[in-house]
Amino acid sequence: MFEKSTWIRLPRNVVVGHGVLDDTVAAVEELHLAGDPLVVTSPTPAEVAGDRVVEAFADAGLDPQVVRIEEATFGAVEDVIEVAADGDVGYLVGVGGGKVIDVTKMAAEDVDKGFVSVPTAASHDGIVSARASIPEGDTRHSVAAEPPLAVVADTEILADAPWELTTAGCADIISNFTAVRDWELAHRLKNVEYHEYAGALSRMTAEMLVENADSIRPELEESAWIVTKALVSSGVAMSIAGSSRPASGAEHLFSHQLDRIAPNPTYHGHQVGVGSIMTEYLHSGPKGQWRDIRDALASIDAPTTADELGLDSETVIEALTTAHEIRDRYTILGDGMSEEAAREAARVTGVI
Ligand SMILES: NC(=O)C1=CN([C@@H]2O[C@H](COP(=O)(O)OP(=O)(O)OC[C@H]3O[C@@H](n4cnc5c(N)ncnc54)[C@H](OP(=O)(O)O)[C@@H]3O)[C@@H](O)[C@H]2O)C=CC1
Ligand SMILES: O=C(CO)COP(=O)(O)O
Ligand SMILES: [Zn+2]
Repeated sequence: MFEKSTWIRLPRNVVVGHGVLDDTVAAVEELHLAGDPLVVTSPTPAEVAGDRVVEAFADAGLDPQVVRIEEATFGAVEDVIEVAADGDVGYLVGVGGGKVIDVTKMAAEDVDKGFVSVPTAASHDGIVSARASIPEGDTRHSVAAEPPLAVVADTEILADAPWELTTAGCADIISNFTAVRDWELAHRLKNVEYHEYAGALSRMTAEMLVENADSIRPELEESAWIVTKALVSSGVAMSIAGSSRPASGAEHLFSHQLDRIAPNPTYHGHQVGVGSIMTEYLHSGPKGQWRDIRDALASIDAPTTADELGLDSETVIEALTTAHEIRDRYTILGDGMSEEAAREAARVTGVI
């Protein structure tokens, strides 16, 4: 008997464009949720968007509660849960960067209430996904969380955010090329379940971003539009797959390892981008497409070397040789690279 089943949890309303922050209340009302909103935000996002969202809910006759967080920690998640558990709170609205979005979706999952994502930075595809990533000590927990019922992405605000946040979002998308390669490899070698549609969508998203790279420029609102659409599409691919596989392979393991061992880890997207150059080299060899990945990253101002990430060579080698230990996810790193091979990959690709 055929007993397979699958759940694909997608946002119902995705509102992207100039000034759409003012449509937040309408986008939420259309979901027919009961109760009052709990708006979670952090200092800068509150100034650029959070306070306006709170005001708009109050003007609509609701009684919004507000929690401001400083960091993405389990303590911050607990603080949000405490308020979110209140019977009057019907749903949670995260207004901020990845930090706020992750904390809000984790709290929403815990109290079993709806989550609305209002990103103020197009910095990675977590703004649409059902996963959260919370650092703890020298490790990082990537956990299942509540996917957004609605996403409201105001390109006017996103284009005004620091340019590095946008280039980090672009690099996170470009890394889909190697993530899908790793997924296909794991399917062939380890019989890991592969979803053709999610894989194709993820790859196409990266292709479209690269094709539009000329229009991705600082202070150009169209850039925020292109990147946000790609982040939504990548998030949808993850929802279809029911895992982050379409958007997270060995290049992500490398970045997660840097978050643990680097003295000053930098933006997630920038780290995975550099990782992607090297893992593409491992997949396709010295004459392969790693130059295309490097050039695509360079064309949107994203880092392509250890130096530009603020890393020394030895940290890169340590991250490459130990990244396979991060989680049980088969990738081109297999059961680990030798130090010599890691040095060669990083050297040939110009990362070190
Ligand atoms: N769920 C997932 O799949 C993933 C989650 N992550 C997580 O996401 C977080 C990183 O996300 P990221 O967005 O880079 O970081 P943050 O949310 O920390 O935002 C980066 C900085 O930008 C500020 N900021 C946000 N929006 C604006 C704006 N519009 N204008 C000016 N400044 C702004 C923030 O201010 P302030 O300090 O006031 O908030 C913060 O100082 C980490 O916690 C990481 O673990 C990373 C990758 C994937
Ligand atoms: O960053 C992600 C996808 O771009 C999520 O990946 P992880 O599952 O590795 O945290
Ligand atoms: Zn990522």
